[in-house]
Amino acid sequence: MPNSMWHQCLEVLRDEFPAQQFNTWLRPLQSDHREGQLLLFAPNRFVMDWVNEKYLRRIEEVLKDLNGGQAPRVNMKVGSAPRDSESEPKPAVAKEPPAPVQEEADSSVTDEEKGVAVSVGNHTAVRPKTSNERRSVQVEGDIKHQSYLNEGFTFETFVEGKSNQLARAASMQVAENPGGAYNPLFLYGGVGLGKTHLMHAIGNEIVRRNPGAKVAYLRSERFVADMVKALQLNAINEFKRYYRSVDALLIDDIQFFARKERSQEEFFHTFNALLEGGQQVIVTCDRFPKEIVDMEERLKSRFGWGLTVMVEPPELETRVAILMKKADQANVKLSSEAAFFIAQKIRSNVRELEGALRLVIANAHFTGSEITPPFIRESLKDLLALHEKQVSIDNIQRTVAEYYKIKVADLLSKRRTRTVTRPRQVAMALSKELTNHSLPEIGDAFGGRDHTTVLHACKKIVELQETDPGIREDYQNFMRLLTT
Ligand SMILES: Nc1ncnc2c1ncn2[C@@H]1O[C@H](COP(=O)(O)OP(=O)(O)OP(=O)(O)O)[C@@H](O)[C@H]1O
Repeated sequence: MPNSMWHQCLEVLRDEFPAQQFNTWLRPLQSDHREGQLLLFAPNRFVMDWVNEKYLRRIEEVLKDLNGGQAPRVNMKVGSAPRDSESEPKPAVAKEPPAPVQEEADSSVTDEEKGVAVSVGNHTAVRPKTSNERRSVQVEGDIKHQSYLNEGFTFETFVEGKSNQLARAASMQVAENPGGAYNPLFLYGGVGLGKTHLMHAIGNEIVRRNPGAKVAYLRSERFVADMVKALQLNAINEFKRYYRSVDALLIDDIQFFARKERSQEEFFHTFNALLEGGQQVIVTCDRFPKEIVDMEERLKSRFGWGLTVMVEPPELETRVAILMKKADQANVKLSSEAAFFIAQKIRSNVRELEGALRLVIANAHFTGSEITPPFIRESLKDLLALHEKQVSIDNIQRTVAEYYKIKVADLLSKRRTRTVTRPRQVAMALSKELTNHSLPEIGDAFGGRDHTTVLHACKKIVELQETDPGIREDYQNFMRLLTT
């Protein structure tokens, strides 16, 4: 059984499982086939245990089918496939053998500079500082100033739902065991879905468990700005030393590193030094590592060394739970009817949901009114009007997925089961009817499909509306949901 069979097996599994599951658990596996045995390599123990428990039986069945009915021997191991394995094409989140980066990373730090002792948490100096030390304090002081965690973003204030369960579980594991098996932790997903919240929750939990821990949180633009400043001040070694001295480095919205070659280079070395030192790295991004444009391949590949988890848009029940929690935190009584009403109207992301709630609460305080659905409708009039005018493909996908109780990722995936293809066609037809996007743009937004597929979907849905009352009703419901 050649290794290529593993890639055929992956293709089958890709169609069977939602993209999030496939990307998180199956895609990172590497294969090596020797002496009638297929060895699968997982990047870490978490992935290995999970695959063993949830997917191995299915993997064996698919391989048996592909192998003419003969059951192969499959074993799993943590690590990477040997260099000489025929494992082609390379998986998206392959684990490369560690490069000798430590030496390279530290080569520019001279002995004299290594000897400069500046504690970030405690700036007391007992003798006049040298110019080097003054620079250190300035650079590190600036960095520390930017690194505070938001104390309100904790696990307690984070509402768990189907859409974020895995991300929350992985974050909790990392908080309990920083620098352990899931390093780096890469959280990705659309805007305003709670990635930053989870990242701070990990940082806060690390500090709660170990008050002496040094946790640095910053947005990636800040890392770039600090680095530029350090270069201008001729203090790049202090910059390096600071970032390599933390117990956990939390970098938010890594996609802004795109095209910043020098920052990517610097971050790459920092990243390696931290991983080798057993310090935790957590990164958030708006997309899967492989899909980040203008980012060095070696950096993208390294992001996949630990654990990559997606945060999905919350479904209706979670949106209601979030609203109830936020109202509770603001000491405001919100009926479940009112929460439900807002959650049905605002589907885009949690940030918008929070904004809408704030507006309703402020209006209620101001007018002394009770928060009822008619009052909410009036309070959110402008916001809802704006939403109604801006029907986006994104919005259509969320609405359709929610309606048919499938995931947005399913609509974008290659799965061809009936439960997914029909909703996908409906969503494509609605995108054509309600937005100004072209057929190729719509195809792109549905997992990179060809424009002819979109055209076919539009025709099919027109046809079905004539012959299938169920589809006609669904379609009318969508038109109402999306435009009123
Ligand atoms: N599950 C949740 N429970 C409670 N609050 C949440 C949840 N998800 C998101 N939020 C809240 O929504 C707001 C936006 O979340 P956050 O800033 O973490 O999003 P993000 O995914 O990092 O977005 P961006 O990519 O734009 O940075 C925050 O105020 C956060 O507290």
